[in-house]
Amino acid sequence: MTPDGTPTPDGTPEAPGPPGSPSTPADPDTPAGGPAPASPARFTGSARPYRPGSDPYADHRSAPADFEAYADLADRRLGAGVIAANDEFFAERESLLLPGPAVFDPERFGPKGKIMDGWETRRRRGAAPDSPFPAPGDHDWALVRLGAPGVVRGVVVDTAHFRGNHPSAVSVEATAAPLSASAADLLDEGVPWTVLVPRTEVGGHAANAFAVGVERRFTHLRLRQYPDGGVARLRVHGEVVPDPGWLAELGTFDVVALENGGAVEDASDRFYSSPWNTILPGRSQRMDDGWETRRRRDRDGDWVRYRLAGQALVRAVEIDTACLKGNAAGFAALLGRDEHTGGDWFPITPRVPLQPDTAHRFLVGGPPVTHVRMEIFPDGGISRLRLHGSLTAAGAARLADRAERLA
Ligand SMILES: NC(=O)NC(NC(N)=O)C(=O)[O-]
Repeated sequence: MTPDGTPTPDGTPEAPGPPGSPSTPADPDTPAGGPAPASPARFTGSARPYRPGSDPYADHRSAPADFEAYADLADRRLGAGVIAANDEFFAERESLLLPGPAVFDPERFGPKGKIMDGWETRRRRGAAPDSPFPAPGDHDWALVRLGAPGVVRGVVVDTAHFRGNHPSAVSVEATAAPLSASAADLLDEGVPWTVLVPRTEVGGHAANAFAVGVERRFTHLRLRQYPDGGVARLRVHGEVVPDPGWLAELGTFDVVALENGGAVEDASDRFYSSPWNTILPGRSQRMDDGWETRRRRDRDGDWVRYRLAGQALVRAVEIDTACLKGNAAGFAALLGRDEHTGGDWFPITPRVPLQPDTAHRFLVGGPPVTHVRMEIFPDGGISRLRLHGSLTAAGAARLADRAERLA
């Protein structure tokens, strides 16, 4: 049985020990220090073979984890990439970071075998007829560059559709390097790697979630799978910790942009798409690349509350409804608040009408803010919010302190 009481599909017994505990004492076997976060549900065992004609996701095992409220630092749209892997015989490493769930087409075979949506290595073998099995430490690895440096709060290793060919265990380590580091740089013996997820048994066809309690800023991850197999998707949730020196040189920048340390704290509605999309880089290219709420049938409105990169003076605002045509928000207003003065919300822009598929620019003034609330009426979509401004001296100092503490 799994911790939530559901049976493992093939009856494989659960790994011994409490949820989230390392199941195999092997290298890397020691998580770095830090407060122990709540362990999400664990899945082990291989999942049943795919039943022809059935919905391939019908028996996919997953459970929501608290840390999924943080942005995905391994989002391709933020600039993340899988820069190397030791083997990708059956399926290429890049698929690990594709958006959306992995797809499975039971009829698709290629010259190398079953076409799988994920990263899949060949089967490992022992060295000789009398030792045909992989050695205990044998594994495959992939190196991932995060889209922005940050503190990792949790990792999801989703083995969707890998049934019988999933790894028996995984581990995740992290390091801090220049974002432009090459694979060779990262593979150097001298690179210090910190264990985020110790080698832990995982299930096939399951979103294996691991909370991480390491209070450090990282730029790259190493995912290992033991001894071999396939992983469909890797998600790395966490908080962006920008380079304070870089932001100081920029002077004026988008103080709500995810890459600069802005964040979504809460939103009224996430029905069609995530409010985090509004602070991603670049202009939105598709409707689902923005934030879209369901149709309201009451007399209220929708909203997103943002935490800025730091205390800042906002001077130029852009509210973009790109790719939202029949469903753009009708009107929008921005309010601000400074948590350091404990003040109430005050208007940054009045409620203004919006056009579909259009960028709207406003010059604004007012006192420093740490938080902004975007209100839309009555419902609909906003693709991007840009808040161009500059950190106050106190905001810049706090940011520099934080980066130093997390180094
Ligand atoms: N049926 C399979 O998926 N077999 C093999 N994998 C692929 N992709 O063909 C394997 O080794 O697991």
